[in-house]
Amino acid sequence: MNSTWDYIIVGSGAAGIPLADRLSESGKSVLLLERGWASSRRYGGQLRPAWLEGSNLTRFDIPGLYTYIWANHTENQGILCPDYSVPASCVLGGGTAINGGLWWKPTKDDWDTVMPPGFQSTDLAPAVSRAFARIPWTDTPSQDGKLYHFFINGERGGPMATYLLSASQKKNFELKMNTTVTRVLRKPKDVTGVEVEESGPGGVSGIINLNPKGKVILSAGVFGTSKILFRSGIGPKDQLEIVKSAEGDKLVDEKDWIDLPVGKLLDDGPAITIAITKPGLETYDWEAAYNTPIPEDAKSYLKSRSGALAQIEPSIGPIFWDEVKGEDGKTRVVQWNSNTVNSEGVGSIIAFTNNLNLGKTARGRLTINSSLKVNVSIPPFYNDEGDHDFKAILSSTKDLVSIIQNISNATFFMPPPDTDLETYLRQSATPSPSLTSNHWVGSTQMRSSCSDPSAVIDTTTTVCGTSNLHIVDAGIINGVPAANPQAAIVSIAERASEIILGLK
Ligand SMILES: Cc1cc2nc3c(=O)[nH]c(=O)nc-3n(C[C@H](O)[C@H](O)[C@H](O)COP(=O)(O)OP(=O)(O)OC[C@H]3O[C@@H](n4cnc5c(N)ncnc54)[C@H](O)[C@@H]3O)c2cc1C
Repeated sequence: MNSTWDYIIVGSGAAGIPLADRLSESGKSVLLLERGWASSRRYGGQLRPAWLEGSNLTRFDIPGLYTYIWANHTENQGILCPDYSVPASCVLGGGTAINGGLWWKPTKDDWDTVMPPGFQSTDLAPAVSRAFARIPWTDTPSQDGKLYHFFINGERGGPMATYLLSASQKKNFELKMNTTVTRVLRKPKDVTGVEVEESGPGGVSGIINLNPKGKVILSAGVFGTSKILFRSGIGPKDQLEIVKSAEGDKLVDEKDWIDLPVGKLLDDGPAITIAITKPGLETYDWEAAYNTPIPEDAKSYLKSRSGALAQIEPSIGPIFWDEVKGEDGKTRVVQWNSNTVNSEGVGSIIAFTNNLNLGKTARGRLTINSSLKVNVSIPPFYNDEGDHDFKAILSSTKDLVSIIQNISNATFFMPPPDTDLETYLRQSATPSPSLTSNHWVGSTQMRSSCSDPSAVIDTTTTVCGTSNLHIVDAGIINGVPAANPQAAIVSIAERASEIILGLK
């Protein structure tokens, strides 16, 4: 690529797309780089089952095909990032191309308990309003008016269907897919551009430069941004030494390393499931729906975006929250999601899965290995002093069990009848990355000042020790919000765009 840019944004996910659109409104030139290929048909996406041939849809566009991402099929491997040890999407749209679409307005406490001044609820309020004006919410997406959720008009919405459409109409904006940023180029505190590698057809390799006073903004997600930072000589010394052993002189000279606690306060909400069986339960076969949907469902979807496939997950049931006050004085928010699913050898079950969210105290760590794979080396689950996180889950689960016991003909399947609840939960709470709810945050924490040893960025979103390198993605949210985080991430991108545009 020959051009130079005012803003280079790395990663087209929940944060990168809204940010690109907002920054391009300034008239300055904006390049959005994405390592993956097109997901939605709107941007040239191709991946879809045979029954969608002849339509203007890919698998990503149809809410009801979402759950297929959990199935162990080869095409999912081309969607999920191969160099992370936990699931994340590496196609256009990032997590927003494949996620469950749950879209909740962040609570006041989401900001006020974890974020510094400048990113508190009053500071964020206009940004949240703008996010919800661009991506409104509905509980009737199906065009037949029946109650399903979450996308308006029965097709996957979110940043790709809104912010990216308007960005794409601007002459000063360019999107380059199949282009992986390996590192930022810096001397040593001023970033001059990025080094890129072609990762698919139409991608580019080489160096892309910034204009004078330009900025690089990393929006590559918790794992992607951390990896780029490590490869740019920014992070804990032990991680940079691993990269040095893998990449030798490609890494900046040790005297220019910037020692920051990248990945050291990783957070996510752990998930544990209890489940019941009940005569007469029926499960929607979402896996079969991918290749061989129920003919009436496929017909009504293709004809009028109606019916089960208009809903993000045909089997999803009530979602509810519980607040538990701990002996340490902290309130922990437990989110419960229910689903009717098919359990092999048992048949249909109703699964109730908890996510321990806002207020939890356990934290973990992400690290890189010599193959440059990013791992969750310390899962941020149930490792807190005083065991308060576990006690909150135990208390909330006991309450739910006492309610479920009133359901006639219901039999507990998890925990099994011969295991008491506390023993079951204790066994399930053994820290492991597999407890993830895929709501990773907190790898690149924001603090009021870079003099704080936990700071990776300050409240201008600038990486400490640099003049023009920024981070705007889930990693800068200091702790898991009360609910699924994508609306908080879009809102934080809205807020960051105001701040970045105000910088010289
Ligand atoms: C299966 C699943 C279901 C989920 N369901 C929900 C839900 O229902 N509701 C909700 O609120 N949240 C949900 N989430 C979480 C949500 O999607 C994420 O929190 C959110 O997408 C994170 O936003 P982000 O901008 O930080 O990163 P991402 O959305 O992950 O975007 C990062 C982007 O950067 C790109 N990238 C990475 N490295 C590079 C590089 N080196 N060069 C160029 N590009 C790069 C990636 O390909 C990706 O497109 C779900 C997540 C998963 C995995």
